[in-house]
Amino acid sequence: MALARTIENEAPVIALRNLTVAYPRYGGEPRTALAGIDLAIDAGEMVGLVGEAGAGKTLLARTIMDAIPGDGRLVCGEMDYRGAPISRIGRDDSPVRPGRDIAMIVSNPRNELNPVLTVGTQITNVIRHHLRLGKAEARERALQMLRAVAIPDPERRLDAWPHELSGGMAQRVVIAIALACNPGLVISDDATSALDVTVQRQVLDLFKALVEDKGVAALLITRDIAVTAHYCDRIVILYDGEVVEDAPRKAFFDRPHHPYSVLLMAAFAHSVSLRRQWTAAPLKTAASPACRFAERCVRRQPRCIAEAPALRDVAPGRRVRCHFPVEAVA
Ligand SMILES: Nc1ncnc2c1ncn2[C@@H]1O[C@H](COP(=O)(O)OP(=O)(O)OP(=O)(O)O)[C@@H](O)[C@H]1O
Repeated sequence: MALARTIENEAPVIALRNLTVAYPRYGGEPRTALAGIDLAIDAGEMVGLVGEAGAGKTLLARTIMDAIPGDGRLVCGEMDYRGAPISRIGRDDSPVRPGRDIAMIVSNPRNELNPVLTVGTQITNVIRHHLRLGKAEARERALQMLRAVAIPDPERRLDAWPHELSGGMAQRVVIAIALACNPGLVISDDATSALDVTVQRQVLDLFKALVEDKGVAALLITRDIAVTAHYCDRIVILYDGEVVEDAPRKAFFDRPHHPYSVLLMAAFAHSVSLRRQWTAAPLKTAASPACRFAERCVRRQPRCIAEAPALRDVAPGRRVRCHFPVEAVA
């Protein structure tokens, strides 16, 4: 459990505190797209970040990488890498480099690979740039990485071109590049969603094994809660830019506490009746409710309209942002 382990011994690989990002709005107040995100991930821990489209998953990943898209602005927040505060990663004075210490894998591997460079050149370029190795050493390391991601005939693949690879193979190469410099944190942003189910499973199995083997902290971003049920140690649910629940996997799937988590589980279980039971009638009020989920919440009460709930501890290693968390789902 991330928080408990952190207190007992070493610092988490990454710790975010109160990370808040806003976008300007024409003629109005800026829109807070990420609101006070607190999140810590330990070495060897895989955290699943789940939320619907527009919840802020990619924005969170890009904020960690110091690459906020568009005219978004980091309003406040702090970030520690292995216990040391870092203002922004990737700046000249920062000891933390994107691509070396924090790597990201995205869903379209072919877009990540340069079509006019061989696989070997692309991996060795990254290794030589970040680890300052010589040509022969870098090539040897590239070969090791292709072996690690279980690419058949790795010597030959070093000289292959990206267009010669299948989607699954290309994703393995991208994972090899991401892990080549021993990063502390790897973020997978919906990285396997474009692959067919069997290949997706193989790539996720491999990713999980590498995370455990190398003791890397991993953030697995997905809209598919089923994926996190198989692969993640902890589940974090994001709704409209806020963490609404953060729980160890088993505790979460045994009993989700936030009403939105229950809705996600209903979708996961393909349960029409559960879904209907947890879908709210429209809220008849002109004012925006203080709780961001209140409009869709079947459990809302006047307090939810008046007072924003804080993310609070409800059990060791378990937090929920709700005035009236769910005790048990019928
Ligand atoms: N370039 C941008 N310009 C303006 N607003 C943006 C921009 N990028 C993100 N946002 C804001 O951040 C919110 C979250 O977007 P984000 O892409 O992180 O969602 P997501 O959870 O990753 O969704 P998806 O699963 O569809 O990728 C958006 O609803 C939008 O308000």
